[in-house]
Amino acid sequence: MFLKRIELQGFKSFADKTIIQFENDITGIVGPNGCGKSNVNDAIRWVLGEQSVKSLRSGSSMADIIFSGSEYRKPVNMAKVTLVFDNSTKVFDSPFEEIEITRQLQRSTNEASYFINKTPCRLKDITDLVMDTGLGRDSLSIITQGNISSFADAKPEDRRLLFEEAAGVSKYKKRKKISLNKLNQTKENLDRLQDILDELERQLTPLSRQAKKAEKFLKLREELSKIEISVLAEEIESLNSQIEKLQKSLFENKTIYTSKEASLSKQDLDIMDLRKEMYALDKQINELQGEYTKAMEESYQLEKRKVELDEKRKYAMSMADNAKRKEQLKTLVDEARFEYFDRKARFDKQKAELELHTKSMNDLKSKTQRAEYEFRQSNDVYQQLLNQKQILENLAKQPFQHQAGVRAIMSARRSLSGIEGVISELLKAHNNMANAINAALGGSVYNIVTIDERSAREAIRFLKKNRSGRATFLPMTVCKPRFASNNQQLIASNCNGFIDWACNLVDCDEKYGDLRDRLLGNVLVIDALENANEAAKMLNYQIKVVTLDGDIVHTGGSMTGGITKNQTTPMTIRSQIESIQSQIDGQKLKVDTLKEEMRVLNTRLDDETDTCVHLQIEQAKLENILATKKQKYDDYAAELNQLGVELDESKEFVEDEIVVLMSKMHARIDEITSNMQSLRQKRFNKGNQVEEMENQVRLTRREMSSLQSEIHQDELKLTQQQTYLENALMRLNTDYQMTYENAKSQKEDIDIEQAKERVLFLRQEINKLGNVNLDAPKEYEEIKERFDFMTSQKEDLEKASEQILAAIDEMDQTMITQFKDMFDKINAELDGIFKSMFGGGKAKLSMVDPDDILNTGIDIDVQPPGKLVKNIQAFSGGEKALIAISVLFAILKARTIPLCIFDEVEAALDQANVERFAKYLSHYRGQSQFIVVTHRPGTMEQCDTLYGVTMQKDGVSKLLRVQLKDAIHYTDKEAEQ
Ligand SMILES: Nc1ncnc2c1ncn2[C@@H]1O[C@H](COP(=O)(O)OP(=O)(O)OP(=O)(O)O)[C@@H](O)[C@H]1O
Repeated sequence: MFLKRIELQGFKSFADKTIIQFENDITGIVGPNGCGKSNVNDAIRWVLGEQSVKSLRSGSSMADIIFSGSEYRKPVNMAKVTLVFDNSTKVFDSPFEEIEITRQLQRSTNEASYFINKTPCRLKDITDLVMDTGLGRDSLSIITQGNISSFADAKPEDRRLLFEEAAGVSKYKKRKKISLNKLNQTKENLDRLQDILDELERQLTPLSRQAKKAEKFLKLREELSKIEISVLAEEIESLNSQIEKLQKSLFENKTIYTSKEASLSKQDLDIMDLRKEMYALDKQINELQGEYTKAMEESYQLEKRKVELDEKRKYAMSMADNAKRKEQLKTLVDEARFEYFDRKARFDKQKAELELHTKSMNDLKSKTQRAEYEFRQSNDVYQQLLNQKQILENLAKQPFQHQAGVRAIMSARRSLSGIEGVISELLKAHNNMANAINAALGGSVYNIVTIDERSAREAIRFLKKNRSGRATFLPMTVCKPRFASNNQQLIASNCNGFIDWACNLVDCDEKYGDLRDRLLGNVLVIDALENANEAAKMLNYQIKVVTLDGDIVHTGGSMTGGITKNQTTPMTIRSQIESIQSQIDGQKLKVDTLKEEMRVLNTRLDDETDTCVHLQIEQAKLENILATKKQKYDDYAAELNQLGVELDESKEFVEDEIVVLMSKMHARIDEITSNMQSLRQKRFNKGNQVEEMENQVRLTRREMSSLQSEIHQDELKLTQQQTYLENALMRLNTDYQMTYENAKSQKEDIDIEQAKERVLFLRQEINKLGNVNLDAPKEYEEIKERFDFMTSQKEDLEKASEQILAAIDEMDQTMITQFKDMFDKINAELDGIFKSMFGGGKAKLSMVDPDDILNTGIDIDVQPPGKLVKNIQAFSGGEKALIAISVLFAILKARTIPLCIFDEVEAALDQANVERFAKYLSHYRGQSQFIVVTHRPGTMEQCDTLYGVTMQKDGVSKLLRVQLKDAIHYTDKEAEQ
């Protein structure tokens, strides 16, 4: 027998191990309803691979096929069914003579196990083994009452499945399905590959450009590094020597400055000493003045006494005789002459003195006038500067006159949080840099800095709410520094008129450093517009360049400048105020100096004028006295002449006491005057000396100031050079990982100027390249490799797809041929079998669409004897079952099926038809093995062996071999029930 044995344990109602042996062609399984007959059929289907719980008439999960227990029996944990086949006829494609297939399921783990000949295997191995043997879950070998009753009513397309099974095309169908799946998968893979290829191609084009750029960059950089090491070494050497020179010059200048400072304080001390001396002289002059007044008083008294004496003498002479008169007259003439010449000598002397002082006074007058003129001029300038400052200060009091929004925020800053201030106030431009910085900042000059975005939002809400205009806010949290690249910095520092990067030309609180560098880190300051254009060009117009005047060369090359360039912003105003203040300070010094000069000159002029006036008065007095003395002398001489006495002018002395006293007094006055004069001269000289020294002090101060600015310049230069040096050393370190000593030892003997030019050129070229992706060549290679690999894979897939298509074609052809052959064979058998079953009539199968054999549905045209009805739907249930059974028998004729299990297929037939059916079964003896589940005695009669299935109250099916009469008894009993 093909199926030799079934072993069941724990499967559905077969709780205990049950073995069913098959020894004959037709084995009947009988028993009352619900005893578990169909469970045998289910068990066979289960082992052959059934996966549908519904088809197995079980619960919701596969575990429901395990014996679930009854009132009297506990459930079991495992179901196991084994089918043992005889494979001597090689129904199965296996070298074994006997095939044992086992399926087992554990309740606890819901784990299924499969075995072929006790060897664990996969479910697929079992389905593959039984495929196209006629067995299998959807096969012809297991036919139920349901199959039979639904056959006639089935759609032609669903009916087709039975014929396919008979034709043995399932394996091709399955293979075709697999091939189609493969084809779909291949197509999907191809689509995916194509997507990837498209994506890779999209990446390849720019990457190839980037790779070329990177290669160019690397070439340039290699050349650059070769030259630049030498250039840097040279530069560092030169910077070191310049720094040394600057340090030396600074040291010398500072020494000179210190010595000048010392000499200045000495000069100040000397001036102080001279002033003290002048004061002492003034004191002495005053004392002499007192003495002079006293002497003059005494002289006046003497003159008075002399006049009285002379009157007395005149009277005595008029009373005396001629001889006496002559004698006395002679004495008087001598005295008068003495006095006259004495006064004349004094007068002449005084006159000369007066002339000298008048000249000096005139000199001083013109000096004073000149000083006054200079003072007025300087004072005018000073006042103008003060006025200008006043105007600027008024402007500074209204810094945001035209920026309503900024004004509103700054007025309300106390009630708002996180407002730091306006850029123009937070950044302070260095001296003379305000215009450049103002231009560099552009519109940002009025930006309001906030600590974060939230504060900016709050401020904007405030502006909206109060309708107070607009303002731009710069939250500090979003400000990231922005600097020019190393290349750009190097190129810029070599440009004519390079001042610095704008960020280095402002002061600010360190916390605004990022803000400053964000706004000014990549703006270049160049002295004038022409150089700015040149610099912008060298930097490939990638950098904004501004000039000291505030002209701008924007990135891209557009230019801004003209009469509105001196935009008055708080920054420029503040810088102008500072610049004016320094001018004011300088001018004030000048004005004060000129004022002091003027004061000194005026004092001296006053002194000199006093002296002149005094001398003039003295002259006038003396002139009168001289005239009187001359008159007196002439009168006495004439009188003496009348007396006939010759005038003797040789006598140079007189004996009169008063005259002598007077002469002495005059000599004393002269001496005092001369002393005074000499003291005045001394004082005058000291004054000149002070003036000279003050000039000298001014000169020294000027020298010191220029020295100071020279020192300042040198210090700036030194800082600059030191920065350059640091930069050069850093570049050596970061770009070439070298110390100066290394670089020096590697320095090549090249023309440094040419090398510098080359470095600059290379830097410019590198700069022109912009952002370079150094990984691009590698990335390009990788992606190219992937692209090529994918392309070859695509070609392979395309080939595979073609091969699958060819295989599908071949399978289709085979299926068409096999299906058609089988269809024809079945059709050929059907009519005869139909006639046997119905006792006449005719039946024929037809294809719904003969042009599409692969998919066509199958129709049945039948005509039972004596009936005209052709529509199969119109037949009775029994007729429909008999038609189906006829087709089934036709199939069994056309194709040998080693095992057929009929589960109550004849249930709907009447007694006569059951007998016809049962008898017809015998036609297949020796050809197929039948297991027939039945209630019908007619069928039982044809069975070689009968098994009875019983179920006691413990709900467990039991199996025993029964005799026909017992079996019929069963059915009788059942019929009675
Ligand atoms: N997992 C299970 N555990 C215990 N008993 C089960 C289980 N599954 C099904 N049964 C029992 O199997 C019986 C049904 O068996 P089956 O359908 O084979 O009967 P039958 O003999 O073919 O009946 P009929 O003649 O009416 O077609 C029922 O009594 C059912 O309770």
